[in-house]
Amino acid sequence: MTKAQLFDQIKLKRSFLCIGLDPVLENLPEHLLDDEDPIFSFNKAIIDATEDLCVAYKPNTAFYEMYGTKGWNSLQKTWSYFSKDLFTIADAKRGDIGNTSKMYAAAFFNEERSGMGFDAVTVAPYMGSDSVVPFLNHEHKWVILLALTSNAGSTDFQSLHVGGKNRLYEEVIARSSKWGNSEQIMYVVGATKADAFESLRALAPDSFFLVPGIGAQGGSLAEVCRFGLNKTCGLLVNSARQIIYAGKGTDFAEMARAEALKVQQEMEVILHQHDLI
Ligand SMILES: O=C(O)c1cc(=O)[nH]c(=O)n1[C@@H]1O[C@H](COP(=O)(O)O)[C@@H](O)[C@H]1O
Repeated sequence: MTKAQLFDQIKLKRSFLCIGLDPVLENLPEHLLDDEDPIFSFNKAIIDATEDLCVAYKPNTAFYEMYGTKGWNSLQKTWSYFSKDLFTIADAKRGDIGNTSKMYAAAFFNEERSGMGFDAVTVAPYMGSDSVVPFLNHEHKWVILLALTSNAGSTDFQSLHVGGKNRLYEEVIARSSKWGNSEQIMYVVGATKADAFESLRALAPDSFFLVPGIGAQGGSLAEVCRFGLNKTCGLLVNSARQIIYAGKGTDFAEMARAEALKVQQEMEVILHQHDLI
């Protein structure tokens, strides 16, 4: 999906919500556990109930890999179930020497090889340009580089000053913008780091930011949007647990919808206020 197509979807759905599909068997509604593939049944119900309210889904591969081949199969079925107008993100946080990154890129982008053709994959940038470039060699596919993550430990390395006046997360943006453009690279910026959005937006005025950390992690949508929005919206704001585990009974999908609707409605107001719709 191109940036223009993504912005069109945002305007159409009046939403820049990304729903995290991070299912754990222990947290699923009991009545699904006897299904042949409970994780896929759960994802399918969540997608059916919410796909008109969000523009993206982000399965985190850890939640599938932990179940071995069965989990990988659930992930593949989930990807196949996404309709083509959705922006799909494999949250795999990959990155290795170039030769190996090429294989990771094929695993998530090359439908013929792996059965999955996600639009984007999350990548850790710390092995440098040759670990990221292989992901950029796929037309209309995206790399989402970790810049400033939502967790407390992000201060251990990401906030350190490196060389001149830049912090490491600013340097990630400054350098990677030479490897590809804002049609290929997005950045992860945690919603819990609202103070950083002003300087990050100045560094990457045209880029999309993937923003996890509202909902269960406590970040504020309004705070993120204060400086985070740009002329093509520029934000995909992710929420997983708050939405997918809104209910545990047979009405779990309706409860998830109600929770997603609250976020979508808040987003619609914000998009209006910023003259984006
Ligand atoms: O790359 C990510 O998506 C990510 C980066 C980050 O800085 N913080 C973060 O929470 N995430 C992911 O975003 C999701 C957040 O889930 P909830 O906290 O349940 O909304 C999880 O899949 C995390 O792994």
